[in-house]
This record gives sequence, structure tokens and C-alpha cells, in this order.
Amino acid sequence: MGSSELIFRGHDETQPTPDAYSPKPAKPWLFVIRPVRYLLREKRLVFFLVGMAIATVFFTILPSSSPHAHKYDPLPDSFSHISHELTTPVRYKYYEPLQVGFQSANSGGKIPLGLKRKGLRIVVTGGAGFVGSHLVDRLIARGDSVIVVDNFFTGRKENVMHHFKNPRFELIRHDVVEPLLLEVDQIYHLACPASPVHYKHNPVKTIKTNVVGTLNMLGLAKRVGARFLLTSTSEVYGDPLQHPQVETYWGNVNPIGVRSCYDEGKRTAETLAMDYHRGAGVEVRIARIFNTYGPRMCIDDGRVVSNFVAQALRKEPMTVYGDGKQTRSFQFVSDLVEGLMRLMEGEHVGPFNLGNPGEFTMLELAQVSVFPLMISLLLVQVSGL
Ligand SMILES: O=c1ccn([C@@H]2O[C@H](COP(=O)(O)OP(=O)(O)O[C@H]3OC[C@@H](O)[C@H](O)[C@H]3O)[C@@H](O)[C@H]2O)c(=O)[nH]1
Repeated sequence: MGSSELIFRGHDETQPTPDAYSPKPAKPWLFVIRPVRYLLREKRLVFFLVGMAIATVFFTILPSSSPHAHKYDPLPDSFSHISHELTTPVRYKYYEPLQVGFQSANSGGKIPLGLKRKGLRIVVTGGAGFVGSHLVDRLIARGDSVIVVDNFFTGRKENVMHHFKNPRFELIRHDVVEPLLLEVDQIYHLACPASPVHYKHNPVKTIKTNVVGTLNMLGLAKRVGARFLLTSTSEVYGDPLQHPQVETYWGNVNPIGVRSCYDEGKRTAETLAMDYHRGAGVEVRIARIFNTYGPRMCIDDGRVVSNFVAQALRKEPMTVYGDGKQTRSFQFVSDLVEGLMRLMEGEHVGPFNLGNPGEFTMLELAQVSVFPLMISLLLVQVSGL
């Protein structure tokens, strides 16, 4: 059989014959007409349009009028000036996220509907401590979500328990010497006992916290692309031969002294931060914190301000060590927190000294601690409180 035969037979079968049944040709427009008729007949179109309207309201209007935007945000008046500089939207608004971490990964692209960012996710290690808890207050007030990581060695739950019902707050009991994985945009690394009495109590643990703890948190910053702020200390200058100490001064530090676990530990932490910055591209900020005082400082903190205040209250003699001519500067905790946040949001790595530029001798401090206390005790007695 030749190929021409095959072709011919095929033609035969498809040829129409006058008597054969011929079905009506299909009408493609019926596929459109039928559902429309159905929608109109069953009033389905109305339901469809109403559903679309509800969905539009839910996904567009509701998120911007979320109760959180007002519930936690009214910043105290004393902070209003900083909100203009640190946070693009001012009071009563959510914080405009920086182009860091997760955010930078999304920059340029549209964030899918329903995944709109409302604030930064921030870890504060040591967030239940004296300085950390004030920082947490400010971050929460700004509209960010805060995870506090604290082992409660010197931190206290009471310092942060006023946030327990806030859905943007989480508290994790964790020691930073163990690794931790969290998805965050920024890390404020404060975890370490800061008072000489506390850090000398277990020096091995102190240096481990400064070195291994900082290494772990820098590793986390690298892994999730977070910006990292290290709270270092004025103690990196050791027994300084230069007054006042500028950041370019390298210090005069004893590597084998009783304070070395802290001052050398912090110096190593700074080294680690800079090496992660230069070597792994981690965005770091370094703050060197000078003496700080304020509410939530432990009365048994062991530092000079709390000691003098406690002694004045108990009408005990003040324990001025040495000749009392050594000088220190003292800043209020809210000023420090403002400095930390400005540093984190700014473009400069640091290190930056954060402290009060005016210095006192310890003898002068003993005098200024006594007089206001005497006056306030007198007022309490006069008013009969
Ligand atoms: O009861 C006291 C306590 C302390 N002092 C003296 O007061 C001065 C300040 O001592 P503190 O213990 O308050 O604090 P230090 O300045 O030694 O270190 C502090 O400084 C900066 C922070 O970053 C550190 O975390 C913190 O330890 C020291 O000269 C100390 O000898 C007293 O005279 N009497």
C-alpha cells in the first residue's frame, strides 16, 4: 500500500454526505453569557461585589487605623524632640523602618498585601536591667517590637513587667553565652554585669559574657542581616593618662588586674565588632558608656551613686574610697538611652563616648548626694507625708 492510498482514504472518511447527522457548530460566546446570566438570575453578582468591598476595606483601611498606632505611642513631652530626628514620622505614628536587615532585603520591591511592616523587630540583650529596661520603654513607645533576652543575673523582671500585656513585647530568659537564633532588624547588646561589685563576683563568667556572648550576638547579626550596637564602657581607657578621654585615645589598661575581666573583655568585644564589620560587612555601632544613674538602679548596685544615696538615706557615713579626688562624670539614664538610639539610627560606627562632659570628684559627689536628700527628707517631714 502506497502513501497516496492512505491519504485518499482519509479524505473519504471526512467528506460530508448529504444524509449524515451534522451537529450544530459550538457557540464559544455561550461560555461567557451563561455565567453572567447565572450571576444576574441568582443575585450572585451582588454578593461578589459586596465581598470585594469588604476585603478592600479590611486589607487597606484597617491596618492604618490599627489600635496599636495610638495605644502605646504618645511619647512623653521630654522625648518629643528626639522623635523628630530619630523617627521620620513624629508622635502618634509608627516608626518608619530603616533600610537595614530584613527591610533592605525588600527595598525596591513591593511588600505583599497583608505583610506590611509596622515597626522594627529589635532584640535588647540585658533588656531587663537598669539601662536596658529604659531603652525597651523607648523602643516600645516608638512602635517597635522588642524581644528582651536576659539571664536575670542583675536584671529584674519587675523592670519590664509593665510591658507583659503588650503584644509587641517578648521576654526570653536566656544567657547570651549560648547561641540564639531570632529574626530581627536590630540588636542592642547590653548583656553584661556593669557594676564592679557584680562583674568581679565571677570574673570568668564576666569575660565569657563579653567575649563569647558578643561573638554569639555578632554571629546572629551576620546571619539575619541585623544592625548591631555594642554597649562598651569608659573602662576601656583603663587608668587613663589623658583627660578627658577622646575616642582616639587607646587607653592605659592592666591586662591582668581584677577589673580586666570587664575592661579587657569590653575591649575584645569592640575588636570583635570591628572585625565582623570589616570582615563580614555587619553594620555595627559602638558606644562607650560613662557612669550613669537614674530610676531602677539597684540600691545594692555597688556603684558610687547608689552607695552614697543608700548611705545618706540610712544616715550612715559615706564610703569615699581613696582620697576622694578621683573624678567621674554622671549622666541621667534617659540621656544615655537617647544617645544609644541616635547612634543606632545614625550612619557612624563609632566608638562614641556617651556621658556627661562635666566631671566631679567623689568628695564633691558626696556633698551633692547629701544636700538634696536632706532637703527632700525635710520636705517630707514638714508636709507630714
Ligand atoms: O562606695 C563607693 C563606691 C565607689 N567609689 C569610687 O567612685 C568611683 C566610681 O566608681 P563606680 O563603682 O561607681 O564606677 P566606675 O567608674 O569604677 O565604673 C563604672 O564606670 C563606667 C561604667 O561603664 C562601668 O560599667 C562602671 O563600672 C571610683 O573611683 C570608686 O572608687 C567610692 O568612692 N565609694
